[in-house]
Amino acid sequence: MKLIDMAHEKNSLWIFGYGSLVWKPDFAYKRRKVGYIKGYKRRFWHGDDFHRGDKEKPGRVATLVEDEEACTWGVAYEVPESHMEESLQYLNVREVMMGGYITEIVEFVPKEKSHTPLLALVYIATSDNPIYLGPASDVEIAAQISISSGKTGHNIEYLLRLAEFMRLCCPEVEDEHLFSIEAALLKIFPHGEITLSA
Ligand SMILES: N[C@@H](CCC(=O)N[C@@H](CS)C(=O)NCC(=O)O)C(=O)O
Repeated sequence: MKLIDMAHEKNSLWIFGYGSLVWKPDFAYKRRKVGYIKGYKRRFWHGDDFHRGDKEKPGRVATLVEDEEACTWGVAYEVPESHMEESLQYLNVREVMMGGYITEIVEFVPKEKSHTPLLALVYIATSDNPIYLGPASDVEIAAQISISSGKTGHNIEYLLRLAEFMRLCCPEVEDEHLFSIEAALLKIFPHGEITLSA
């Protein structure tokens, strides 16, 4: 049975976010859970020529890369039946049409041990995507982020908001890829010129 059919049966759909969706879902949901998915690592290997970059200077945003040993922390949002169509339409424009992501179904494991794992929809950009950028060093990724901005803001904000989420909601998790890019970015602005507004 397709996830969407299951969602209609259960009157709700879960959507897992691991990039901008953890701090800017911008769709209706009735509750959220912090947790993780297994078998994927988060990497700043996807290009973005709309939200956080443009055609001349594409930004770098998060995607997931399969890795049996890894897990990625983020937020699962429960969308009620009444808002399912509207939320999926919104995400289709934001993630698929403008962002180049495709959808997959994953098992989400809530951080709360008493909560049971659940199936969720996730948006992933794969390497066959035209604006996929692939691996680069932390310094190269930070340098690209430092000079990119797009329709919804600067690429620096995208990275710092995600790092802020991980520190606030998953303090026990060491995301070396994310924090090493952040450290490289902060070295570009050694006098604290970049800070997140409240
Ligand atoms: N699909 C990932 C990444 C989502 C993401 O960052 N998508 C970009 C599109 S390239 C976006 O929506 N950006 C909005 C923004 O940066 O404000 C997630 O679940 O968070």
